[in-house]
Amino acid sequence: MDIEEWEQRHREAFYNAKEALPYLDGMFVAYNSNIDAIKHLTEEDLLKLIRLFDEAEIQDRVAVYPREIAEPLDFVARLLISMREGKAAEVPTYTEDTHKWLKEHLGFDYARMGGQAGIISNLLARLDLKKVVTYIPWLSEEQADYFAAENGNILHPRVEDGKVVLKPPSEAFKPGRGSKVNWIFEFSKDLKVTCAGSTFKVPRDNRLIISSRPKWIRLDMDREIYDQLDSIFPVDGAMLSGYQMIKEEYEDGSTYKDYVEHSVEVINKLKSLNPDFRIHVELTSIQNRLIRKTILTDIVARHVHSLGLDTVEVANALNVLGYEELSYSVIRKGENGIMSLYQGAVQLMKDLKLERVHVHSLGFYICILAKGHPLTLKEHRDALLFSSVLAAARALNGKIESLDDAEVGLDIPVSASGMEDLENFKLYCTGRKLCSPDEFEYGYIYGPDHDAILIPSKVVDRPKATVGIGDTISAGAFAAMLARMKQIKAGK
Ligand SMILES: Nc1ncnc2c1ncn2[C@@H]1O[C@H](COP(=O)(O)OP(=O)(O)O)[C@@H](O)[C@H]1O
Ligand SMILES: O=P(O)(O)OC[C@H]1O[C@](O)(CO)[C@@H](O)[C@@H]1O
Ligand SMILES: [Mg+2]
Repeated sequence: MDIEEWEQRHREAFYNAKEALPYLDGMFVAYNSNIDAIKHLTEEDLLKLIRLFDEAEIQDRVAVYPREIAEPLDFVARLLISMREGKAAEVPTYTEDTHKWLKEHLGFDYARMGGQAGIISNLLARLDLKKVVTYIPWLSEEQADYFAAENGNILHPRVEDGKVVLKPPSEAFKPGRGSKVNWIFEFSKDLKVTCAGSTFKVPRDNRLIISSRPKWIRLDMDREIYDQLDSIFPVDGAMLSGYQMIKEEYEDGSTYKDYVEHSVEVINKLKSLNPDFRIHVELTSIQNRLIRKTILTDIVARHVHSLGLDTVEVANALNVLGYEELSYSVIRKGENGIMSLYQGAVQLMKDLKLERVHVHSLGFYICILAKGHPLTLKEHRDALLFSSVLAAARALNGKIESLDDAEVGLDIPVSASGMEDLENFKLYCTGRKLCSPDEFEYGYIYGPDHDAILIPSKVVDRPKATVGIGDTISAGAFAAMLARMKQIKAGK
C-alpha cells in the first residue's frame, strides 16, 4: 500500500463528502449528552493520588476489578487498570460522593460537551447539516449551553400546549433539571506510573470515563414526543446511543425490559415514517454484561442498520454473544489483532443482522457491509476517509468548528503503523481469496457473504484529547454515507 496514494484518496474523499452533505434534509440524534469535566493527568497528580491510599489496598482492589465506582479506592483501581492496559473504559458511579471527592482531590482542567448524542449533534451541526434534531430526555439549562448554537441548525422537540414544536436547545430545556456531569481522565503515552513497588509506562494516549448515573436518569422518550414523532421530519437517518444508561431494575418496580421495549418502539416508529430511513447505534464500553447483551440482541439486532464501535467494544460484544475465544484474541493482540478484529466484526454483522459494522481502531478503520448494501465500495470508502480527516482535526485541536476548520486534518499524515497493520492483513485476505492483491490496494474486500472496506487512518502524534474522537469518526462516516445516497437519489 502506498501512503501517498492514500493521502490523495483522503483529499478526494473529503471534497466528495463536502459536495454531498448539503443533500441531507437532516439527522435525528438521541439520547445521551452530559457535561464532560476533563482532567489531563500528570505524574505529579498520580503520585498525590496514590499517596492518599495504602498501596497494598490499591493492589487488592485492582484484583477485584470493580465494575462501578462506589468509593474512591474503586476509582484509583480502575484508573491504574486503564493506564496499564491502555484500554479505553467507561465506569459508572451511582453516588454523588464520587463527584464531590474528585472535585476536592483532583479538580478538572475544562468542561466540554459529552455523551455520544451530544458530541455527534455538535459535530453534524458544525458540518453545516440543514437540520439536526436532538433529543436528550434529561436536557438541563446548563447542558443546553453546550450545544453548538452558531448555525441555528440544532433543534430539540418541546411540548407546547400539547403540541410538539422544534426549538433551539436553549429554549427547550426542562427548568430545574440537574445536569449530568462525567469525569474524563486523559493520560498520555509514556506517562510513568509507580504503585505497590511496580512501575509501568502508559502504552498509548487514552482516557478513563467516570460516568455519573443520577437516580433521575431514564433512557426513555416523552410520550407526547413519541406520539408526534412525525414532527421531527424530514430527516434521513438517526444516530442513537446512551442505552448504557438502562438499569436492570428501578425503584418504581419497572425493569430494563420496559426501557428496551420503548427503545424498540421508537426505532420502529422512525422507520415507519420514512422507508429509506437508516439508523446507526454508537456503542461505548458497557460494564453490566446483562445490559450489554440485551442492547445488542434486543435493540440493535434486526432493528438498526449500522453499528459503530472501537476495538475494545468489539471484544466486549463478542464476549457476551458467546465468542469468548475470538473476544480474547481481539483483546490480547490489541491493535495488532486485525485478523480477529475483522472476523469479530463479520460475526457481529451476521449475528445482529446488520447492514454495516464500522470499527474504528488506532491507525485503521474496518467497515463490514452486508451484501446488497446500497453504494459502491468506493463510496463507502470515501465516507470512511472523510471521517479519518475529521478524527485528525478533532485529535489535533480537541474540537471541530466547521468543515473548513476540519480541513486541517488533511495535513495530518496517514498512520504508518496503521499501514503496517493492514499489510500484515493482506496475506490473510489474499490467501483466503477474499480479494486480489490489487483489490486489497484499494481497500476493497469481497467476502462470500459480506463485503468490507479497510483504510489506514490519520493519527495525531500528541492529541489534545482522545475523548469523543470515536463518536466523531462514526458520525462523520454515517452522515457522509447517507448524504451520498441522497445525492444519487437527486440524480447527481
Ligand atoms: N491521536 C489520535 N489521532 C487520530 N485518531 C485517534 C487518536 N487517538 C484515538 N483516535 C481514534 O479515536 C478512536 C477512539 O474511539 P472511542 O474509544 O470510541 O472514543 P470515544 O467513544 O471517546 O469517541 C480510536 O479508535 C481511534 O480511531
Ligand atoms: O455513558 P454516558 O454517561 O452517557 O457517557 C458517555 C461518555 O462517552 C463519551 O460520549 C465519549 O464517547 C463521553 O463524552 C461521555 O462522557
Ligand atoms: Mg466510542
